[in-house]
Amino acid sequence: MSDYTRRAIPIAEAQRLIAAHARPLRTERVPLLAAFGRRLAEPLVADRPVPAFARSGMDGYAVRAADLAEASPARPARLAVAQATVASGGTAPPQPVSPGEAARIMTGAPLPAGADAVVMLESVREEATGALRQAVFARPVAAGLNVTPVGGEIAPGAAVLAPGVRIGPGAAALLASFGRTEPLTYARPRVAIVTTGSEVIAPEETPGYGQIRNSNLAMLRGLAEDAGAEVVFAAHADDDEERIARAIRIAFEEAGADAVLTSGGVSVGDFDLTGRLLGREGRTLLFNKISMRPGSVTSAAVQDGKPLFGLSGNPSACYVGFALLVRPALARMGGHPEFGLPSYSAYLGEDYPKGGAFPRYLRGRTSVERAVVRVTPCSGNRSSDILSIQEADCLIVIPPCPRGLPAGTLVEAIPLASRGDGYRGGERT
Ligand SMILES: Nc1nc2c(c(=O)[nH]1)N[C@H]1C(S)=C(S)[C@@H](COP(=O)(O)OP(=O)(O)OC[C@H]3O[C@@H](n4cnc5c(N)ncnc54)[C@H](O)[C@@H]3O)O[C@H]1N2
Ligand code: MOO
Repeated sequence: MSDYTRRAIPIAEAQRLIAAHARPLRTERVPLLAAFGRRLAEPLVADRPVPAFARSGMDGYAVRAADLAEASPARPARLAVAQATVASGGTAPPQPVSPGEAARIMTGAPLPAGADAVVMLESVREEATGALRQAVFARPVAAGLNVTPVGGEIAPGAAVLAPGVRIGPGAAALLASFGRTEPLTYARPRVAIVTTGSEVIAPEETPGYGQIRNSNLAMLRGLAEDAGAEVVFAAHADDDEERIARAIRIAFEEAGADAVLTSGGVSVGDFDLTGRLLGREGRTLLFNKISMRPGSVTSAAVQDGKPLFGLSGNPSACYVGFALLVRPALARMGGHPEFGLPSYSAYLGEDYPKGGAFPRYLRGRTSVERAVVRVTPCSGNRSSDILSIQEADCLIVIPPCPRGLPAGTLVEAIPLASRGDGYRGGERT
């Protein structure tokens, strides 16, 4: 097959081919505080109720609601404050509250036996006559007021977290609550990045004529880390077949990468050497063209069951290739239960006049106004643009169509995990 007659396959087929080689990797126990961003490899089942004791939600008085049934501002109920304040963290259960008694109690403390409600401090007046302390209540309260019963949030035996869940703040708090300080997690995929191109120089250098700074390396590193991967090797190779081949060899063999990403050199130009290397050295080429824009030149191969992604050198084409193929692959390798891309439907915010035979994935921004969700293409949507990578929060899918789509068309949008926060300062383009 000559380079000029590549067979473009639909993105769904490319995703299927990649998914077959993206399986969750090894598992390992790691300290909880080092587990952020990893995925859980075991279920978390509640071995105790939460809360484990009936818990006060307020600073106030623990009472028996029945004692306040007749209370009114004109005839308030008076209860004897019989015991020391019930604070959280006690070592033994507090004394029971008998009929006619109230106990001062603090937020988070265990409710004494007999009590069934907590009245907040601000609605109670306390009177002292000699050694006698009395709490004065002007209103009845419902049993259960300001009390979380045993297991009121989580019952024992409840399935709290399923394997595959990403350990973010919520999962970390739950694991800590159940004492799982060394959870079993999936290893982060080890990713190597090889950028290519003789015109590409390091960011710290000053470009001479025709040179550009390497932005893809920084971008891909951010994308890989956002996808839960660990970048174990990064290199740049000039347009020299042997140098590129060597960098890929080092990536797999010495750095032990589970996946290798290259950027550049996958089109049909005289110096597009990466593409030719993909299917060599014992690797199997999976595809070298996808019917989509941008990123049509995105290619992939496998070596010993490990994926090698040939991403475009054009920054936005590189970004889109990553979002549609690499991100779901890395997530799956890191323990995500499936290979998939979430999407939502939204109305196109403005006319998009460009048609084409391939579906387009436009960097776009989402807005919600009066419950209507709109997505609007960023203005710089060329494959070579970078600004829109910072601005976009989604990829808008424009299906193949002869003349583009009018504003108001219902379209699909793919949320970007690694999105800018919509702010880059200065004028929005
Ligand atoms: N005759 C044809 N020409 C082109 C075709 C085609 O089908 N026939 N496809 C076009 C499309 S679509 C794209 S996209 C580009 C893809 O080119 P490559 O992926 O091979 O990338 P390069 O040629 O190496 O570079 C493209 C562009 O990106 C800049 N670049 C490269 N690496 C970096 C980097 N690390 N950081 C920032 N920028 C980078 C490079 O300087 C070029 O400007 O091909 C079209 N041509
Ligand atoms: O891969 Mo190119 O980005 O289709 O423009």
